[in-house]
Amino acid sequence: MTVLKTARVRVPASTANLGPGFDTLGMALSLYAWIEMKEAEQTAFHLYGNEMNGVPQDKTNLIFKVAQMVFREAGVSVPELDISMYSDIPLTRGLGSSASAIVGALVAANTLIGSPLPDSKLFDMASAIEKHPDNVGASLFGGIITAMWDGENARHLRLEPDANLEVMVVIPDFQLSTSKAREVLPAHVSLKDAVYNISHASMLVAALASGRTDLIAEAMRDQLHQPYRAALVPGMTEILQDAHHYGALGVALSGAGPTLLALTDQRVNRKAELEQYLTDTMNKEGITASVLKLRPESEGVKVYTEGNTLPFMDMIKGELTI
Ligand SMILES: Nc1ncnc2c1ncn2[C@@H]1O[C@H](COP(=O)(O)OP(=O)(O)O)[C@@H](O)[C@H]1O
Ligand SMILES: N[C@@H](CCOP(=O)(O)O)C(=O)O
Repeated sequence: MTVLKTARVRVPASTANLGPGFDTLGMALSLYAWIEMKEAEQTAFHLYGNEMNGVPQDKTNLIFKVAQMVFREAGVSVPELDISMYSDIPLTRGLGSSASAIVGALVAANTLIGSPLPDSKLFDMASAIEKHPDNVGASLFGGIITAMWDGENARHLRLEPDANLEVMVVIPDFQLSTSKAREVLPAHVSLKDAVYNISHASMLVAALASGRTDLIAEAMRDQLHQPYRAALVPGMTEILQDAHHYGALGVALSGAGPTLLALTDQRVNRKAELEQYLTDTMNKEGITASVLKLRPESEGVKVYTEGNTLPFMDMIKGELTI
């Protein structure tokens, strides 16, 4: 199998669950990480940007480990890699940094060896590594995805986000790992809560698919995970309850948190009011937080053609969104 000289990819951040679609719904966001991967004589890492602080620079790095899984699956040996990465996706905040690293590594490694593995296989592998298919599906396929995963095979359907849909996220200045935010969830839920979530998640998908933005606020409500996670995120209960009074179409914990996500309509000019409300509510709880105004990203992970010979960081500088 031919190994290409260089593989470069851009991978979007994602928000998982969208409220009631726990481990099921995901949406790609206009916030990105870039990865370059080359075969090398000795493994080396070049990590750029504040979001890469503390990320391991040896073979324990997630990108390196995931790339080796691709090579093993394809029956190829590429033991040493030169990996560059720049990311604007905050780590451990509920914006899918681990999913974007996994998807970026899978696609870059697969590209490097001539793309022997189909996207469906990469999605199965990504879901098995991340342990839920929602973020990885969104980063891989873009748009809004609804996903199923049986522990082995992952399936998805993709919805094109409404052209008027925008996203505002409020990112608290503390980290909350997904594993910690899963530990607080109960092992069993009542039939009443299960029915509540099935009805709301189904309504949300139908509302997003048919442009019924008037139904989003109610349909984004959840009983499966947000009530348990609220204690971990000061200000969350109030924001989930009241953000729609300040111009949000709907609001949810982004993934496992601590970021909160509000969907907005670009035709409604209340963004300054919503931003103020979100930061004020966090500040009132003693939490410093920053707001990003994003869009749903329609395109999933993007592979650059090999002919792109600009130095890695020069290529990225032309594309930065924040
Ligand atoms: N580019 C990366 N390289 C290596 N590890 C990463 C990278 N991005 C994320 N990770 C790992 O993923 C962890 C965050 O995952 P998680 O707790 O699921 O939060 P989230 O995915 O919401 O940001 C980080 O602490 C780090 O261990
Ligand atoms: N469905 C998962 C999503 C975790 O997303 P992350 O962006 O916080 O990693 C969950 O809710 O645990």
